[in-house]
Amino acid sequence: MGRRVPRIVRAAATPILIGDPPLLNVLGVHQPYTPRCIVEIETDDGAVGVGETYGDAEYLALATSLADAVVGTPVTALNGLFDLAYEAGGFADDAAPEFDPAGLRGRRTPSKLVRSVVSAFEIASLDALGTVLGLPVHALLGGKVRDRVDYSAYLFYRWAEHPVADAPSDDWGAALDPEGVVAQARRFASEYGFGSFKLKGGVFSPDEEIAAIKALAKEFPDHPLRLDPNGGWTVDTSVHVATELDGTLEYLEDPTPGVEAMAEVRRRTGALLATNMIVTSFEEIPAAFAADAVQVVLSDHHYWGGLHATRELAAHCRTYGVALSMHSNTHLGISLAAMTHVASVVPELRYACDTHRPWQTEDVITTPHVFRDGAVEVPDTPGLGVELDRDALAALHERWRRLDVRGRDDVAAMRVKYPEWTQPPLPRW
Ligand SMILES: O=C([O-])C(=O)C[C@H](O)[C@@H](O)C(=O)[O-]
Ligand SMILES: [Mg+2]
Repeated sequence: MGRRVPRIVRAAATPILIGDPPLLNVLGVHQPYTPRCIVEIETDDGAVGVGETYGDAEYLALATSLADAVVGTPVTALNGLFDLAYEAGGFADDAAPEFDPAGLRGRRTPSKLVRSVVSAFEIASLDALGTVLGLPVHALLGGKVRDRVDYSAYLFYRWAEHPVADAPSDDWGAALDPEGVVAQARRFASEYGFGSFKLKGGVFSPDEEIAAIKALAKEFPDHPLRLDPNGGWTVDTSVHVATELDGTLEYLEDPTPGVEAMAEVRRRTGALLATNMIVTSFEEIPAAFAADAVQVVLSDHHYWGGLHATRELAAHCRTYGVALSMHSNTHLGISLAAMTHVASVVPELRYACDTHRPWQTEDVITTPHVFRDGAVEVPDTPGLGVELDRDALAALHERWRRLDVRGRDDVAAMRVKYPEWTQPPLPRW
């Protein structure tokens, strides 16, 4: 007789608001608080698993419905989660895609919403299953091929403070020019040991951002550098930047919006182009790869649909000779644990992964991860290797109840300081 498969007896999707610094990007600035959704499932043998995903209203609504729908299903029924989510959400995958400005995640489609929500349930299930079996999540994915996962420092132009009272604050200070960016990089290198840097661009004129990258290259000649203006530049501007920074960048991320424009930049410069905006779902792969519009895909297990789906993405990339790196958005330790497990099992993920985590001062796990030499150790303890901090979860949920922030809106946050600010067109420069 085989082992009995545990069934899910309880599932919950809890919205929280986490403090976020005033980080600038092409659309505007991060709000003081950003929503995340924490998923918990419990099995009939008492195992508990946790997952984390975007917490904007439409994600939360689907997560809440899916939490009801998974009760009674086997904790191993991961392949069935997608159909269950479509059913629970009551929609079909036929809506016309549009650009999703929230989080700069490329196109918004029902299937991407489903995948983003399913990812948290898949991870919570793997966490619970790992606990039941006494195995780490990476073992359930076929086993780690590395013991540590390298992360890249995520540099942002930023203000010292949010322009509102009672907002969360930190001691990083402003970074609004090359000196500020280099000072930020120095602190990331000394406190976390990061060995590579990505600068979020699209904030100032391209020449100012070129100057910032050159200043970084001068100060850190051995650190790979990346620049990401989130599609903020025209093809000609992208060609100018790529030419100026030829030999300086590890890769150039989403310089310009759309497959054709990216392909033209590639043709005209030969620059290595990465994306988390034009290839964000399986449907977008054929056209982008055929046009040679992208040479590095930034995986993001949230919107690709979880850890198994990330491995499927890796197989596509391997087949077409496209490299893999990893995207991040404002997140906490549950997501970082999931990122670390999946990055440990994908042999071709050789670039340091992005993470926003050092910018967050709060978490919902009892022992937040430590970055040593820019890396996180892959845990061998059962499940994800994290423990939910229920008091912290309750406090951040209480904040969600108290404050009326139900989505990420960098444009609205910018308008607080600059009332005339409107959503910038992409490309902007
Ligand atoms: O690589 C990216 O495009 C991102 O990390 C998207 C994020 O939304 C980033 O722009 C941010 O946090 O402002
Ligand atoms: Mg990007």
